[in-house]
Amino acid sequence: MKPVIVVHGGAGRIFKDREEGARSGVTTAALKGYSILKQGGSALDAVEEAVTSMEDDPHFNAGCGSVLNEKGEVEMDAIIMDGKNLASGAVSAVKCIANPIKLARLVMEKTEHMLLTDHGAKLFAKAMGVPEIPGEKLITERSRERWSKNLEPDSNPQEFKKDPGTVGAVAIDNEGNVACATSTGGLTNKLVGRVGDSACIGSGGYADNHVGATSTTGHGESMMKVVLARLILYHMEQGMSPAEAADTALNYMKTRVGGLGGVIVVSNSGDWAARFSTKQMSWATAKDDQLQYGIYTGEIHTSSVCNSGDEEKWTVQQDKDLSLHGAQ
Ligand SMILES: COC(=O)C[C@H](N)C(=O)O
Repeated sequence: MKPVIVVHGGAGRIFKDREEGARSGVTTAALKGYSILKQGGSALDAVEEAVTSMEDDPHFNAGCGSVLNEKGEVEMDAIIMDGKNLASGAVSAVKCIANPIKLARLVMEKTEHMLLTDHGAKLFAKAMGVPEIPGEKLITERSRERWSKNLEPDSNPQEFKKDPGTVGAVAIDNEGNVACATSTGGLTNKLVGRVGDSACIGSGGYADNHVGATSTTGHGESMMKVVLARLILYHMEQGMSPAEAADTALNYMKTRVGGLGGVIVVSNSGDWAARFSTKQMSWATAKDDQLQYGIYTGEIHTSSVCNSGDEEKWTVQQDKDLSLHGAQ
């Protein structure tokens, strides 16, 4: 099986000042994951690496750069899932750690449980030797400014036009295993203790080798109502392509509960899709030694990528830019 990775950096409105950062953040993350896959690494390692890269990037609402809750604090949700055996791990409302996706993976691999929250997640992180960092380290000037301006929570599904920037990744490795990972700071000015879709199996992500994998982004409460990630895989089980399944599920969420969002999908045969009902979603994919990425509907840039020889790192081959715009 040829390896494929697809990543997203959040659906919604991407403000001009974040466009460039979002583009380079998703392409960097996709290439980091792709390097792992090309070296024979697992889909699980690839999605964890891609999401970690975006958690560390202050342009996204995950890890450093997370939005703030009503009290001005960062509380993060994350999930990871292995399509081989349907194992998954998640954390919700976690504070003061750099990479919630790594803690989610530890929940999956080191406990009998699937989701740890708040205080319990903190105790578990400590037991696992995950370093606690000052909450301030996760807060950017931008998130502080948005919090102070925006006293109403971003909670109206119809008004889901803000600039949220949740991150996610899906991949298939050369053994045909699929995986997904999603991580977020949630919604600006959310209530303390609010848990969104990104920690919930079937809503924020799902992976099953029998079908494929998906990671979602958008208005969390709407996505939980329709169990968006699993709904997409259900449509694929019924014979739809990843793009048809994604569009059908997003359209259902819009008409049934008025919610907007975006999704990335990879099927167990390596077909992929990045679709959204919001105005924008930053996404990138690497497959067949080509990198594709975009932000607006119908925008696709294509570049070839090559192995730079430096620790098997995959980078864009500047002299072979195959850039194009076209319908997705
Ligand atoms: C783009 O924004 C998001 O994806 C937010 C996330 N789904 C949540 O509701 O927590």
